[in-house]
Amino acid sequence: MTETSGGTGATATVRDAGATGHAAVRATDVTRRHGSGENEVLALDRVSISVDAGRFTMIMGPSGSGKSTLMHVLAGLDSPDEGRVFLGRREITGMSDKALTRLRRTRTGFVFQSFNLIPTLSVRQNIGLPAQLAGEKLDADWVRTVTGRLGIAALLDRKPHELSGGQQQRVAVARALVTRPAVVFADEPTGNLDSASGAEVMRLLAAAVREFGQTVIMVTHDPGLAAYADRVIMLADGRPAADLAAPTPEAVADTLLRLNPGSSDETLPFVEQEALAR
Ligand SMILES: Nc1ncnc2c1ncn2[C@@H]1O[C@H](COP(=O)(O)OP(=O)(O)OP(=O)(O)O)[C@@H](O)[C@H]1O
Repeated sequence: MTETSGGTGATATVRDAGATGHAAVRATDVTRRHGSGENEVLALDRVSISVDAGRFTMIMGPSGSGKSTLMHVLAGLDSPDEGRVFLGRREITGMSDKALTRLRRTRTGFVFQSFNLIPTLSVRQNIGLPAQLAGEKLDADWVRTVTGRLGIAALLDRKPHELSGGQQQRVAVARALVTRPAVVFADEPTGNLDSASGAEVMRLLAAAVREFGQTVIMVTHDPGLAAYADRVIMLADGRPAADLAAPTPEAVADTLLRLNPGSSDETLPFVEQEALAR
């Protein structure tokens, strides 16, 4: 991993995202269709949303409501058919692939359900990879702060297969944070973890928001995780259907049931006791 010391320092917040109140990501009138002809699906139907910097925002909704499509469009991994997307003040719609790839590597971080670590690289190398690919140097003090806070400082020379699932996901969170991205996108980050490891990863993502001023946008099915969020945007049929501030698991579960009345308790994810107790 390439690092420099004496940069902006370990106490610095993330780039452009330390202050709350301004939009970290914005979408206006975004439409996205998948497939064609009679198989065409309107995954996003003129969606306009704005996500504040320095907040933990979750995207929820029934299966097929457009959550993944929205996250991919906001993160610049997919392009809308119509509408505009802004990352901070920069419009990403219409950007060249090259410019978009560079922007993604430096301005966004990703945490996936399946960790997505490179098996042949050490933890240290995995954490440094996005910066290395972007030709950027990491701030050594900041890397020490992040790896210490995530409890992986002693694991830096291990390979991913020498770690538990929870440890691997903490490495993925570190990889997402060390470039000080404007936004971290997390797609079902606890989906492959047992509930204790999942709760630990959620606490660390929430700490990244509260302690580092990070902006996190997360897709999840699990209403029990809502208590970690400042806001839940609920989608139904490709449109925002509810917007909950300071959400509780009960309010989210009620809203999901209202939007998806056919679902039974069996199809609703397990509500974690710990999140309920918070
Ligand atoms: N590549 C694709 N080709 C065709 N249809 C697609 C494609 N990707 C998604 N869709 C459809 O678009 C709609 C929205 O899908 P999306 O994956 O965004 O929903 P989701 O809310 O994330 O679903 P889930 O909770 O089941 O993961 C669904 O009807 C889905 O079947």
